[in-house]
Amino acid sequence: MATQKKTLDDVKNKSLLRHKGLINGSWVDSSSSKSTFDVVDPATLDVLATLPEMDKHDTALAVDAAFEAFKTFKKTSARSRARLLRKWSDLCIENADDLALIMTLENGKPLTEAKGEVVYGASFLEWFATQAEMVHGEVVPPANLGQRIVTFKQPIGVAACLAPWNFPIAMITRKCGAALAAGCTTVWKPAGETPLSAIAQAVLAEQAGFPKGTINLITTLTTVAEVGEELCKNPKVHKVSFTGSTRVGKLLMQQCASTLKKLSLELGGNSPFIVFDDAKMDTAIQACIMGKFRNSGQTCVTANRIFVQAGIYDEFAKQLIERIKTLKVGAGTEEGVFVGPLTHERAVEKAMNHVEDAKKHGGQVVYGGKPMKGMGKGYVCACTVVNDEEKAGWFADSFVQFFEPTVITGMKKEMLTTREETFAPLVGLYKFETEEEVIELANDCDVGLGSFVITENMARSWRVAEALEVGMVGVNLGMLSACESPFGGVKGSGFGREGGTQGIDEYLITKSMLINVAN
Ligand SMILES: NC(=O)c1ccc[n+]([C@@H]2O[C@H](COP(=O)([O-])OP(=O)(O)OC[C@H]3O[C@@H](n4cnc5c(N)ncnc54)[C@H](O)[C@@H]3O)[C@@H](O)[C@H]2O)c1
Ligand SMILES: O=CCCC(=O)O
Repeated sequence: MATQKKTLDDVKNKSLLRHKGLINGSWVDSSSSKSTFDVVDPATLDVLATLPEMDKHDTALAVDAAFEAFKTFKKTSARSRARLLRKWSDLCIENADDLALIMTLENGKPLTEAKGEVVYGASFLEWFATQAEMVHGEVVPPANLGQRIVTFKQPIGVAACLAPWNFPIAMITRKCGAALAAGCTTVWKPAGETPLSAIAQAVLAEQAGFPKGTINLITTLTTVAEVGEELCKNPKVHKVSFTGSTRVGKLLMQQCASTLKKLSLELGGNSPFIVFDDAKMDTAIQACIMGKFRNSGQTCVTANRIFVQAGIYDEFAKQLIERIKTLKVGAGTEEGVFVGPLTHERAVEKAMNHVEDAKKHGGQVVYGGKPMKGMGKGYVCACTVVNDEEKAGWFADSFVQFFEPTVITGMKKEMLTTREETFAPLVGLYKFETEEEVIELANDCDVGLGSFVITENMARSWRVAEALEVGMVGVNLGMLSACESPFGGVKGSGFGREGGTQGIDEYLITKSMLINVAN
């Protein structure tokens, strides 16, 4: 399969391509280390850029800058911050093609999808521009008539925003848009795999007029543990917001304990996708394709356990496979591609482990099941994670970061995929008989982020939505993304909500004032 090669040279607005960190309004290398790291295109393994590996000293400087900037930024009017956010949003839309290309090159997702994320990311800026002016306190009726009680809200302080590699723009704007709307100043820590999209966002935010020090950005890949620890332990930071794995979320929470920071954690999911016998088949298939294959299965709300009621199980499997056969797999820059590469080579190994484990427990791989044969011919195989002979067999003649869209039937409770998200384009089909049974199966899980219910029975959709132990339920659709809808989870998926009217509250404190009116 030929790859239509695009590079960062195709980005028209070259000002978006700063290969440095941002501290106090200056684009800088590390002040204490000469180390660098490469940002790599997962479709070709080409090096896209080399960035400074910043460390805890740089992080402390970024925090100092944000801390100083907070002293004046917190006094700005909500309307002036709203204007800055709107300007930033407009610049994102003006630069949408360039931003999408940068994202596709570093993350792998298809260009059309990347453009969709640019628009989705910009929507958070517009949304929080509106929300900035809606922040208000209340007048509380006092029990003691000699007093009057009012509350008002204030920005919490410096916010550290740690964003993942799967949504390199939207997770930045969802966090930082809310923080800046509230009047907080920010230190951004994008994932080391996809820092270029965040850097481009910081450039546009500067152009929109955000004052120096309000936005600082640390570039890090292998120093991420010390950078994360500094952000969590530095007493000048008052809020940490993280999207990523549950493993890292738990670590950050421990590190934040010493300074008792306010925390938002949007962590791993294991979304149940439940198709009832009464579902419209077209709706179910379309929702499953979006819920599973968006970003090659690498979204925190990816449909991970596909429960199908017995009456339509076989027909659903048949039609789903027919549809999956039409999905083009390839480099995200190639015309018509729907499924891009996985962002990490370690993601392929995880997917392969899930396939092997399902087979061992009696699952039938009815479509796909391996890294793509013949993909990326001419490119060096990146298969360094594979070090035993059996596994090496999986990757023979393959380009490891592309995984075949895969369907496995006969999924069972004891399989690995039941307990942890695969984060790859793998559909595992579980058969169920009754509503009660599927609710129990869906809730038998230590995380609870997204979920999907496909049914034409409105009463059932309410019953099931109320019974599921999750933060979000999609009914007859396969996506949960809307800036005006609160996003977040329960159980091991973390806490706090992003977007919605709740999103800005995560960056505010409520202060109460009690006034003596008796004399
Ligand atoms: N909720 C999400 O959107 C999301 C995003 C990425 C990964 N995941 C889940 O995690 C699994 C593994 O992905 P991974 O290999 O990237 O996960 P990981 O646990 O290695 O890293 C996750 C994120 O945390 C950051 N990180 C790592 N160590 C850190 C530290 N000590 N301090 C601060 N930040 C740190 C990384 O930069 C990355 O962005 C995936 O398969 C998926 O299940 C979820
Ligand atoms: O993966 C996390 C975010 C996904 C989304 O906002 O749709």
